[in-house]
Amino acid sequence: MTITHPLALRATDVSMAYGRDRIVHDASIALTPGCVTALVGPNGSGKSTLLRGLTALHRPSGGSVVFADGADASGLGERELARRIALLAQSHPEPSGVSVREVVAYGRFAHRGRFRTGDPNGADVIDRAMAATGIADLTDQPVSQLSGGQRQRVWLATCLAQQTGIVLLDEPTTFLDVRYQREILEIVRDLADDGVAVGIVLHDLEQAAEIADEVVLLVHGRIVATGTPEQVFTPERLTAAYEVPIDVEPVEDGLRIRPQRLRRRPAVSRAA
Ligand SMILES: Nc1ncnc2c1ncn2[C@@H]1O[C@H](COP(=O)(O)OP(=O)(O)OP(=O)(O)O)[C@@H](O)[C@H]1O
Repeated sequence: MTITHPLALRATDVSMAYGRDRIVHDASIALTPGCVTALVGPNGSGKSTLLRGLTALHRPSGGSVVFADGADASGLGERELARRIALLAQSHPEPSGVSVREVVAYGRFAHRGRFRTGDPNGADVIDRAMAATGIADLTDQPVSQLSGGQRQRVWLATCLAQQTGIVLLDEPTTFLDVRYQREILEIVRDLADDGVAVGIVLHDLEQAAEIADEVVLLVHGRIVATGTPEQVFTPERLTAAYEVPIDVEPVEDGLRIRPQRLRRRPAVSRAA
């Protein structure tokens, strides 16, 4: 396939392992400025592992991850990587005695000098990241006293404050109520519309169909399909991937994707 857009990052034949267990096999994926690429697939299929491989946080055991300027991720130090790529991971440290604003300020570490100098725009960027994620009124609260959804938004703000051209998000809507799920998806879309290359792991296939330009379907650590949501999300492919019959129906703003009812169970609450 010829890709005509400029690339932000290209992973080629990436393999990932934990010890001797190979989890991701020869995965090739391209992230493009202005595009949302959604990684989907069943539990345990290797989505988070592949995402971490793209950040070089977990070094691939094979293949390469190369940025648009030709730099190989494996050759870059932590600060240089943090200037290029931000990752919202599935789990986070739980710092105690640290305020929301202090956590969001972590996102600026690669922009600051050794003695926390040289980042004249930092305060403004932090303010904007907090406003975009709806946490401005939590600024002095200790992070340890927040709800799961509030915390998720704090870590997302930290990623935004990093101001990178590539943003990777691992299930960013987890813990969020419907309003904040919607807001996060809109932030993700806005990021891409501003030219950021976004990679996102999503379990909700309808959400993926709605916001992604490209979808990558992983099954048992292998990419089995890449393309637009309409190309990838066919009933046959999803049924095979998730091992449950899945219906797909085009609707006005995307796709309606529903697993069929498996079987009728006897009512458990009714007295015999
Ligand atoms: N730190 C680890 N050490 C060893 N094995 C791991 C580790 N993390 C994940 N695995 C294994 O790697 C496989 C893929 O896990 P991964 O979290 O990448 O999948 P996933 O598709 O993101 O799953 P989910 O949808 O459940 O979040 C699983 O079999 C998991 O048990």
